Amino acid sequence: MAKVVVANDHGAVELAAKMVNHLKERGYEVVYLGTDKNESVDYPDKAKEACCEYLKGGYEFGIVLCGTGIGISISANKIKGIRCSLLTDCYSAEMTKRHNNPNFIAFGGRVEYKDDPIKMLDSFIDAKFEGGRHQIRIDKMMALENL
Ligand SMILES: O=C(CO)[C@H](O)[C@H](O)[C@H](O)COP(=O)(O)O
Repeated sequence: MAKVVVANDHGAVELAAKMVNHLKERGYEVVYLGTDKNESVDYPDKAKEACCEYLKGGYEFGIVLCGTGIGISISANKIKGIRCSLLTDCYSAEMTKRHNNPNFIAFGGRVEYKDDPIKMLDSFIDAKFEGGRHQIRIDKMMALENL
C-alpha cells in the first residue's frame, strides 16, 4: 500500500483531517503526525518532523499544512532532499507533478482557494511525471542544495 506522511500546525487542523480521510479513502496508508489540536505549534517543527519521517524511506510523498502553507513549505524546502510545492489550484497541482515531481506538497488551512483543496490533491495524485527535460531541470534544481 502506498504511504503518505502528513503534518500541520494549528492553522490547518481541519483541512489536514479532511486530507487524511480522503487519502485513506483512496487506499493510502497515512502516517499522521498532527497536530490535531488548536493550541499553537511552530510550523518549522512540524515540517522537520514530516520531512525526517519521509526521508526514512517508503513514502510516495508528504503533505505539510499551516495557515497559509507558506511558512511550512519554506521550512520543508530548507531540508536536503525535499522538494515541496505550495499548491494554489488544480492546474498548478497537476503541472507540478508533471514537471517538478515534488516529494512534498503544501496547503494553507486559512486560505480561500478557488478550487477545492481535496480536488487539488487528487489532481496532484492523478498526474504523472513526464521525465525527460523536466528531470534534467530537477537535477539542476536539487544541485542548488550544494552551493
Ligand atoms: O501560515 C503560517 C506560516 O506561514 C502558519 O500557519 C503560522 O502559524 C501563521 O503565521 C499564523 O500564526 P498564528 O500564531 O496562528 O498567528
